[in-house]
Amino acid sequence: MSFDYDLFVIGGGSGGVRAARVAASDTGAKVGLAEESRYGGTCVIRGCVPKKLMVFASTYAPAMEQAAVYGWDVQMGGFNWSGFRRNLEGELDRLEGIYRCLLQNSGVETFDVRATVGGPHSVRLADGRVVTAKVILLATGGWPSVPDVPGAEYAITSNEIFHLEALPQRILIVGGGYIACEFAGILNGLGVQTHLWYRGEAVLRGFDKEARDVIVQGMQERGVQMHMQTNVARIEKQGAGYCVTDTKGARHDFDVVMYATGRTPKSAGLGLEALGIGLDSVGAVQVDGFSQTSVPSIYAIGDVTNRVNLTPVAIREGMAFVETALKGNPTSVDHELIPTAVFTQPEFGTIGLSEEQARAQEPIEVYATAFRPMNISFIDAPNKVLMKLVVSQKTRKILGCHIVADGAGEMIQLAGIAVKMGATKEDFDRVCAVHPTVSEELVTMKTPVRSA
Ligand SMILES: Cc1cc2nc3c(=O)[nH]c(=O)nc-3n(C[C@H](O)[C@H](O)[C@H](O)COP(=O)(O)OP(=O)(O)OC[C@H]3O[C@@H](n4cnc5c(N)ncnc54)[C@H](O)[C@@H]3O)c2cc1C
Ligand SMILES: NC(=O)c1ccc[n+]([C@@H]2O[C@H](COP(=O)([O-])OP(=O)(O)OC[C@H]3O[C@@H](n4cnc5c(N)ncnc54)[C@H](O)[C@@H]3O)[C@@H](O)[C@H]2O)c1
Repeated sequence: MSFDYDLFVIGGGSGGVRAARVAASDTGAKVGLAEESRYGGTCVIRGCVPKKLMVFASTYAPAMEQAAVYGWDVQMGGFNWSGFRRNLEGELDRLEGIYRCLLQNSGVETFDVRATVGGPHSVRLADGRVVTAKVILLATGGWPSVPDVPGAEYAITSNEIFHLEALPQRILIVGGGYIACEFAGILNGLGVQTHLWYRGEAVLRGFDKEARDVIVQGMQERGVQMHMQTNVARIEKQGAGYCVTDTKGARHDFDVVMYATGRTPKSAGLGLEALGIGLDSVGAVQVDGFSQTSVPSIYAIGDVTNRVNLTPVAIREGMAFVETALKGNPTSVDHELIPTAVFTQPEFGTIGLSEEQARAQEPIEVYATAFRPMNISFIDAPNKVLMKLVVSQKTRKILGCHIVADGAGEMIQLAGIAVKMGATKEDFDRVCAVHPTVSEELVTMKTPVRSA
């Protein structure tokens, strides 16, 4: 049987673009790709990249205050949101252009339309065309989910935050995960009065508790107003802003309400149910260890499978898919010991088990130190640092490494190599310190602070 394409990819984000261009350039496969919005997907257009640029923008005010203590004559002006937004949009246009070029140069044929699955080998394009492919890859990502509370339609999500006409004076951010905590730091740093409401007891659930405590303290000291065990009961329009009633009945005024309450896999309406492809209760496409669905010619990668929703993971799943489905070399993705950073202020880098998870698994030793780093030692600035290693008593392996510090994302990328290689505490100890640095603590902590 002959097909129009060897591979057709639905979704031009992190996973889809990588899979399409590696398949076309490495295997010579004829590849088509449909993207309904902008190339680069969530990460480039409305996620990692614009978010990180906003993190950078938001850290200049404290840096300038500190510069004055270091002897600089600093004139602090205001923040020009529209100027920043213009530059941000220019950068995203540039990056989208690069993504388009990468696809074009690898010989991938692109279609700027929505696509759905018509059958095991057929794809329907929104302009009415139907194409056939030997293999179909679903890489449609995820979408913000907003709880069904009265007035939720007035709230924005991370999709809209980059496009605000003006910065609000007061913002409410609802949620306690990556996005809520990152944007609380960003908006607070840009001078917005920032309130974070979280329904549970402490934000960043699932991460190491000691690290979460240091992060929360740092966020509060910087000015974020954190309200725990608080949720939204109702949002009402009030003049140019909103009146939000909380679950305890109190009413509060905000200019903008932003929901950061998780993301849902974008699988609805793709035509998967008709083919018997399994979706879980939140709509995640069910796949095996090789990203193959129950229909052998259809695979799925990235956030639409809701495994580990991070860009580098979607990319790795895309490359493993090409090995498996186009090179005849079945390759699964290792989802264990993935380092990650939460770009909160203070920043968090982490890999492996939290102390709480490790304790439940086996006897451990904990090495931890919290201190004020040298760069602010003579400045009245909030920036406590935490360096923490969770060690197996039996194997001496590092089970978890947790860093709260400026540059923690960069540090955990490097420490993560050692942890992934199975380094022991004694391997860390054998490495000579780099002095004076914050990260030297990782190789100089001699005595456990506790055992369990
Ligand atoms: C605010 C925010 C910040 C983030 N920050 C980070 C970070 O710092 N680090 C990190 O690792 N991860 C981060 N992430 C997560 C990361 O962006 C995602 O894990 C990653 O983009 C997933 O890639 P993907 O290929 O699965 O999907 P996506 O990148 O979402 O791409 C899916 C693409 O498919 C298109 N599409 C959907 N349906 C169709 C259809 N039917 N037809 C045609 N096209 C379709 C969409 O338009 C989209 O372009 C962040 C996410 C958000 C929201
Ligand atoms: N730095 C990074 O790598 C980075 C940054 C942003 C996003 N991401 C990825 O994107 C994913 C989505 O981020 P997110 O922050 O939206 O999701 P999340 O799952 O990390 O957090 C969702 C939060 O919303 C809360 N919540 C859920 N339903 C609620 C409801 N009905 N009412 C009130 N609160 C509710 C949850 O308790 C949780 O605190 C992350 O899990 C992560 O994989 C990664």
